[in-house]
Amino acid sequence: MSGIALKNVCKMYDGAHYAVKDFNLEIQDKEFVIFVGPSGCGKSTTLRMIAGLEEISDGELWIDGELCNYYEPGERGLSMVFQNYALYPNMTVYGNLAYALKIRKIPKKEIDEKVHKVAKTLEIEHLLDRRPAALSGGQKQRVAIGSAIIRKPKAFLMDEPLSNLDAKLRAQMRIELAKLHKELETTVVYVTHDQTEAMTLGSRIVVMKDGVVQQADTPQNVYNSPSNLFVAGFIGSPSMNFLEAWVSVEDGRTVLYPGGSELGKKVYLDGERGELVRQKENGKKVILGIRPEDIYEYEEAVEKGFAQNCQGLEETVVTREMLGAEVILYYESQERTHAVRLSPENQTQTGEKITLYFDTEKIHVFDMETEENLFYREDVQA
Ligand SMILES: Nc1ncnc2c1ncn2[C@@H]1O[C@H](COP(=O)(O)OP(=O)(O)OP(=O)(O)O)[C@@H](O)[C@H]1O
Repeated sequence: MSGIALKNVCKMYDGAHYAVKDFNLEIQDKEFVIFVGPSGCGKSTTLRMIAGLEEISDGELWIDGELCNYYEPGERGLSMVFQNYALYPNMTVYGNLAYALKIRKIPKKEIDEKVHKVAKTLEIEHLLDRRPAALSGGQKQRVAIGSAIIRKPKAFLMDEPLSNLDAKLRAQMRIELAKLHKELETTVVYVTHDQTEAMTLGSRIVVMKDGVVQQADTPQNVYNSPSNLFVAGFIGSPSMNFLEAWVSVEDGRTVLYPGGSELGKKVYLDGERGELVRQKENGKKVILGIRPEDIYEYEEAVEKGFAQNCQGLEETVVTREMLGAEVILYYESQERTHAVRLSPENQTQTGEKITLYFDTEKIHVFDMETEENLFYREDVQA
């Protein structure tokens, strides 16, 4: 059992500036938890507080049921993998892998068996005699991961371990890390600013902004039911489209007018969602959010049965991105760039007009002041 719990953990620098504020999280045994957020949001600081490399200003850190705030890093039973690999340059790969075991005075034969086993798992057996300088970035990273694995820690802490690799290798290592996590069945706490990495690797992701946790949930729930405007915009690529819209009620139905009623474009919200928006926002301006894959052309909107809930918005395509399996069209609206993800058969070219329909069941509505998602429910299971 290797659970880690953070209770109201804070980090303050210079007695005034909170780098992390009231961080609460219970990490279960064998979970793969990812801290994600923009630069400076406090993810590394939180990880370093867990590792014991940074003092905790306030709050409690529990590892395996023990209060660990004042434990030295070495007493916490955790292994950290850094972005810059942190290998000993004068030792061979074998020496790097064996180092932690040598210090523990483990018999040579046992060390040898363990080094070979880890090297085999990571497919670096043929590199055991080389020094780090003679390795590629990906190989160095494998050695760094290997030297963490060999210690059999209670949990791995990883700070942007793939960020020095090129895109292709990063994608490959991502798959391998996921496999490794399954094989080793250990808890992993992982920091990244890359939302794709977070979505594909994490069993749970913790989205942070300005030192504060915005949402902690499965990748799917964070994607389908973001708690607020920040999370909605941060997770997803291309990101969710946002439009200011006015709320009114007509003939008993809740209507959103993107860009104001003078444009005359209506989007109807029915059922519970319509009721909620009407209760909280009638007569007010809100932010309407819609993901690029939830926007369609007329025929498909008819086929899917929501064409009558939404009037088509005529837009001019400013960029066309053909990605093979899909085509992304970009258009400008309300001084922002918006994206729509369509099938690759779509032939609309840059400069041409296209009329778009929103899947009204997939619309998110955010309060203008609090930026909270009106439809967010913590218990939603996608
Ligand atoms: N030693 C320090 N003294 C003062 N402020 C610090 C110190 N270390 C970090 N900070 C501040 O704390 C905040 C959080 O930093 P942190 O490194 O945790 O962010 P991060 O989310 O990991 O960012 P990045 O992705 O850029 O590494 C930032 O505003 C940073 O400037």
